[in-house]
Amino acid sequence: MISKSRWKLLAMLALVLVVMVWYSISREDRYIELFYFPIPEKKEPCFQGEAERKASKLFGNYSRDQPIFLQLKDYFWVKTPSAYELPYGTKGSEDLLLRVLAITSYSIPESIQRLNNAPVAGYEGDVGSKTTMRLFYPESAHFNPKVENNPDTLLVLVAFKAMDFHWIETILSDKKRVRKGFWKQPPLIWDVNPRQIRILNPFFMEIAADKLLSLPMQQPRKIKQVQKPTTGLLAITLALHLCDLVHIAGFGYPDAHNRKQTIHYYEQITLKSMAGSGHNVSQEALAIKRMLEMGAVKNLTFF
Ligand SMILES: CC(=O)N[C@H]1[C@H]([C@H](O)[C@H](O)CO)O[C@](OP(=O)(O)OC[C@H]2O[C@@H](n3ccc(N)nc3=O)[C@H](O)[C@@H]2O)(C(=O)O)C[C@@H]1O
Ligand SMILES: CO[C@@H]1[C@H](O)[C@@H](O)[C@H](O[C@H]2[C@H](O)[C@@H](NC(C)=O)[C@H](OCc3ccccc3)O[C@@H]2CO)O[C@@H]1CO
Repeated sequence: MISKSRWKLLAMLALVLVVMVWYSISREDRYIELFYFPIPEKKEPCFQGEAERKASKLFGNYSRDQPIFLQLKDYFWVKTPSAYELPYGTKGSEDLLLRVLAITSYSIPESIQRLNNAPVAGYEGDVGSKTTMRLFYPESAHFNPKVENNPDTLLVLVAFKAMDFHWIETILSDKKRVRKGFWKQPPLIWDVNPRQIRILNPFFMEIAADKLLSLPMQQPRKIKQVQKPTTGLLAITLALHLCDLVHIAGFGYPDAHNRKQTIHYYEQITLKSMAGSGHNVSQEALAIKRMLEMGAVKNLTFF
């Protein structure tokens, strides 16, 4: 038999528990503190120009005056000759580009974050909750640009071929869509505000390929698959150019011999799916290791 006072105590405890649960659910941040181990926030000093100094060691003698996004004035008023074709330059794509720049913007945001169609919702603990910039190419564009982005997220087109400029032009000017010329069908209807669109300066692709991976800038036309940096390596290159402190998360591929391990946190595809992608995963891993060792970037996850 449980005595009356014990019942009272149990009832009190149950009440306290109910109030705690109610309070913590009503305040999501408290909920995290009460039911999970809070991750201690490490305050790191951010020295102005720190990443810049490290980047110049990595990139050698390179100009920081380059605009992040392509701008109309450089193609309209003056002709800006480029030594390379896409994805390392704009040679041969100037007319298409001019039309795209006439309908997009080029102002610069304060900071940068994620890329391609990687989801944010549900992974905020690892990837943060605000997407300042999302690097993408037509084939990686989410069919609904509102998903995984904020209303003010900049959607930064990384052009790999002239058709990529053509695609964005047809979308923004509602011209006749072209289906051919893509390795995967990009969206044909894309409900996006042209003010959100930017065109990345191919200079960053050139730096990533040339300085970080030592890839040839001009590859024979008949070659089946052109070697190129991943969007992630490109994003790191851009971040080193833009930011004082660069943290990376989610980089590092599974063991090349482990055919079953998935490569993304959000889907089940494995390394096999990357065959023919034109990326050199082990070369990129070495480049990132070098950046980590010299303290140019800091890793938030396992590499
Ligand atoms: C199957 C395939 O072609 N996958 C490519 C995908 C795919 O085209 C898009 O996701 C489509 O939406 O795109 C890429 O890359 P992806 O979008 O997978 O990844 C972005 C960056 O994260 C790095 N990464 C990814 C997974 C992992 N386990 N470790 C990593 O280090 C990648 O190296 C990359 O730097 C791309 O654009 O670069 C490169 C991938 O090769
Ligand atoms: C940063 O690169 C992006 C992605 O990570 C790559 O996987 C992808 O590679 C594709 C490559 O760009 C395509 N090449 C051309 C010239 O379009 C290649 O095309 C082969 C092909 C052709 C026709 C029909 C199907 C496939 O396909 C690669 C993917 O398998 O490039 C991305 C940037 O576009």
